[in-house]
Formats: sequence, C-alpha cells, structure tokens
Amino acid sequence: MDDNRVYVFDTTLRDGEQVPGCQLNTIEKIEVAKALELLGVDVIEAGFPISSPGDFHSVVELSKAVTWPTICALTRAVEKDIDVAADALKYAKRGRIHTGIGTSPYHIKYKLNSNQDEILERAVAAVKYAKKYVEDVEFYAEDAGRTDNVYLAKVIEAVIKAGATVVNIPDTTGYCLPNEFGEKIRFLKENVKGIDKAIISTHCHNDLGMATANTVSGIMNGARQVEVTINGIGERAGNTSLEEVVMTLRSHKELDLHTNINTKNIYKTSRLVSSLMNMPVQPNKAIVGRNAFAHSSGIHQDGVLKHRENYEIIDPAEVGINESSILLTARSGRAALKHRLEVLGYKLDKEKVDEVYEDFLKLADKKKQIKDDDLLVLLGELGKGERRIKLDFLQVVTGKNMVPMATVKLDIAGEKFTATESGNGPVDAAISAVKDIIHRKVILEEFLIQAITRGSDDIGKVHMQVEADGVIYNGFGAHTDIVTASVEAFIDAINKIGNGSGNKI
Ligand SMILES: CC(=O)SCCNC(=O)CCNC(=O)[C@H](O)C(C)(C)COP(=O)(O)OP(=O)(O)OC[C@H]1O[C@@H](n2cnc3c(N)ncnc32)[C@H](O)[C@@H]1OP(=O)(O)O
Ligand SMILES: CC(C)C(=O)C(=O)O
Repeated sequence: MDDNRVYVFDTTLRDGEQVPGCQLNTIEKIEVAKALELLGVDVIEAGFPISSPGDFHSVVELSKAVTWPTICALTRAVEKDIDVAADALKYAKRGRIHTGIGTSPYHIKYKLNSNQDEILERAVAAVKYAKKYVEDVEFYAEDAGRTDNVYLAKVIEAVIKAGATVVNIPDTTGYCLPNEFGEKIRFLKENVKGIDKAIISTHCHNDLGMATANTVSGIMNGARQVEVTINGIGERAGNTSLEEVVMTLRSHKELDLHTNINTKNIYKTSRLVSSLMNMPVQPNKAIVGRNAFAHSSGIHQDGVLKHRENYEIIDPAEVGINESSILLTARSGRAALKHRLEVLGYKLDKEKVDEVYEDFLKLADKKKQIKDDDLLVLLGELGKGERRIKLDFLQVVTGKNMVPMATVKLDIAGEKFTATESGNGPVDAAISAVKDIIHRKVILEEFLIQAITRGSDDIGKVHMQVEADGVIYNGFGAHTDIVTASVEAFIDAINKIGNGSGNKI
C-alpha cells in the first residue's frame, strides 16, 4: 500500500443529499456520480438503501452506471439495513457496506438507550453480518468526536478483529478542535492492536467551521481516507469540502501526500452539484466561490498583476477556472484600470490613464462594480473632444397618441446642419434626422440601453452597433436623458466610420 496516498470518499450523494432541498432523482444522481468518477474519487457513498425505495433504486442504478470508484451503501448496525444494502449493491463492480453505531455517551444513553458493552457487541455483530455479503466493510463510530478515546480504541480494535477494512472516526457534531481530533487519530494509531489492517477514515462536520482543519489534522496524524462532499454540503453546517482538502494537500507539498483527484475537474463538478441541488455556492467559498480568485482592491490587483503569487496560493487553472479576475471597483487603482483597458485593446499613456481614472472613480463611487462597457463609455466620453461630428442640439416631442418628432442640429467640422424627422419613437425619429444630415447608408444593427445606477435619476448607458459598407462599428453614449444617450451613441459610431476601428462582417 502507498502510505502517502489519501483516499477520497465522496458522500455528496448521501450526506450531501440529506440537506433539505438537495434531494436528487436517480438520473441526476447518475450525472453527479459520473462527474465524481471523472474527478477521480475513490469511493462514492451512493445512499442509505433502507431509507426509501427511491434511495434503494438509486444505489442499484449508480452501481451499474459507475465503473471505477467503489460504491458504498450506508446502514445502521441493524441486520435488515445490511440485507437491503447488500441487495442494492448487487451490481456494483466494487461494493462496500458502511455500517456503524453511536459510541459517545450522548448517543449511547439518550439515543440508543444502551450501555458501552452492549454497543460494542452490536458493532462487532454488524461488521460480522456485513462481512457475509462483502469483503469491503467500513465501520463508523458515530459521534467519535465526543467519544472517550480509550473506549473508542476498544470498539475500533474489536471491529477490525471482526473484519472491518476501513474504520471511520466521525466528528458527527463538528465539535472537536483540530489538535484534539488529530490526537484522537494518533491515539488510535498507537493504541489499537491490528490498526494497520484497516484504513482510518475521517468524517468531519462543519458546525464550528473546522471541518477542513480537523480533516487535515486527521490526515497528518495517520488517517488515509477522507469523507468529503463537493462544496462542503451536508447535514446542518455541512461536511468537509472535497476541494478544500484536496487543494490543501496539493498546496502543502512538504506533507508529501497525494490523492487521485483530477483537480482540473473541481470547478465544473462544483457547478454541476450546485445547480442540480439548487444550492448556491457562497461567493467567498474557498477554491470554488465566485470570489476565490477575484481581486478587487488596488493594492492586491497591482500585486497580482506584477506577480500572481503575491496574492494567490493556487493557480486557478489547476482547479479548472480559466484565470483570476480583476474586478474594478472604487477601491481599484490605476494599475488595474490600465490592465483592463489593455485587455480591451486600449493602450493609453500615463496622462490619459490619469484622466480616465478620475472619471472612473466618480462612476465607481456610484456603482458597485465597473464593467467593460462602463469603461468603454468612459473612453467614449474622453474621445468626444476629438470627434468630427458632434451633437449640438436635440429636441424631441413625444407622447401617447401622437407621432414622435425630433429636431437635431449637428456640428460637422465646425459647420452646423439641422434636420427634423418623425419616427415610431423619439430615438427612431432622432436617428432618422441624423441620417438625413450625414447622407450615408448606415444600418443600426444592435441597440442596448442600460441604467448605470438604480434610481429614476440614473445615467442611461447606450451601446449601439452600426453597419456601414460591410463593417461594424461600436458606439457608446451615456446621459441622464436616454434619447440623448442614444443619439450620442449613434454619433459615436458614425464618427468611427473609416477610422479602422470597425470589424468586417
Ligand atoms: C449519522 C448518520 O446516521 S447520518 C445518516 C442519516 N441518514 C438517515 O437517517 C437516512 C434516512 N433515515 C431513514 O430513512 C429512517 O430514519 C430509517 C429507515 C433509517 C429508520 O426509520 P425508523 O425505523 O422509522 O426509525 P427512526 O428514524 O424513527 O429512528 C431511528 C432508530 O434507529 C436507531 N438507530 C439510529 N442509529 C442507529 C445505528 N447506527 N444503529 C442501530 N440503530 C440506530 C435509533 O435509536 C432509533 O431506534 P428506536 O426507534 O428504537 O429508538
Ligand atoms: C454515518 C456517519 C458516518 C455520519 O454521517 C456522521 O457521523 O456524521
């Protein structure tokens, strides 16, 4: 056995699926199972077959659908549960029964109304019974986190003697401190006779936000299987998240531990689970959250742009995310602005960047995030002084049950021209008037209006694409009056005709 290999036992489809609202039908479970197989998990816990005919059926179908990972079925230390689990696993290429019972004083007294000796006997009997069906039997000591280590060691030793191949030490209530959980695993390693015949597994819940820390501490003290879920979903505050543990091991090379996970599939598997289970991933979730590789403050952005590792310990490509993102906000600096402008194809000198930055900050104080088209509007505003055609005057008359009319006066290289037109709306009328003046065949291809802020006094932002002689030109306009913004966008586009900035169709 490779001592440095950590086996990944995924329980998204069992513990994760217990979460209210996350229930999946069999087809959806198969889709997740196939994604987990591609991700490279070693074990898929497929369900709790005794719990319902639907769950039984899913375990049967998953056993047929999946080739490489072991398919595991959960049971209580109850013979009927084990019979049903064994039946559900009949098509599995590699099947595992996961049986167990509560070992903490709480569970023994208040849940099972029993005593330590009786629980030990039931644990051993369940493992022996499961062993009649499959070689691979995992035993869980539920609430091991709050179980006295000496008693826990006695139970674990007995179940290994009974044939358990994996012994699961769950911190069911997420209570342990990382050092305490690690010491528990070490205690078992050092005090259980025959421990080398079994793999020690962790199953940590996140009630105090320490599931990953406890799992990693367990590994560092000898556990070689981790029970995890995608996005950390699971009962109450959830389970240990697969992506956090896998990337911790990968990032800390000095631990010299590895898994079989193809990390490039992490992000897409996370998205699949989130969408099928209708469980949004919190934006600041480690590894897979929307902001996990997003930088929004100037000092960080400057640092990342100079050298990614200044603020990133993982290359996003490693987990299947194209690249880190630089989000432009009122906390961004010139380095981030300049970078984004360059991505958009604008190489500006220092003075121009300073000029745009001033307008950028004014806008950023009003908006939460500055998007690319906001930048283009800012650039459009900047270029206005150099335009050959300028809007000098605009008047529209519009309303219900009347024909909208627009009068436009343009300044073309210092000369003034006026036209009046009607249209099916004020924008249509105004654009027809502009066309009358410029005498060119220009076709409006796309017209998009957006509000920059939220109130009725918003700045309206217009993006237009026009076609002239088989070339598409983009125009932008921004104004509190949406008709003015639209005409400005149209004029912005026609000013570009023939200047080489268009795209051939
Ligand atoms: C930590 C975990 O176990 S996580 C898994 C949680 N998953 C589930 O609970 C799966 C869904 N559960 C179910 O479908 C049902 O609860 C069933 C089918 C398991 C049992 O249903 P019921 O027979 O109606 O029992 P109910 O749910 O009311 O109570 C659970 C019983 O199991 C007993 N029990 C609980 N855990 C175990 C165990 N590991 N081994 C043996 N008995 C157990 C309880 O003491 C209780 O017994 P009691 O009725 O004699 O007091
Ligand atoms: C069944 C066991 C492994 C469990 O889910 C827990 O203890 O949380």
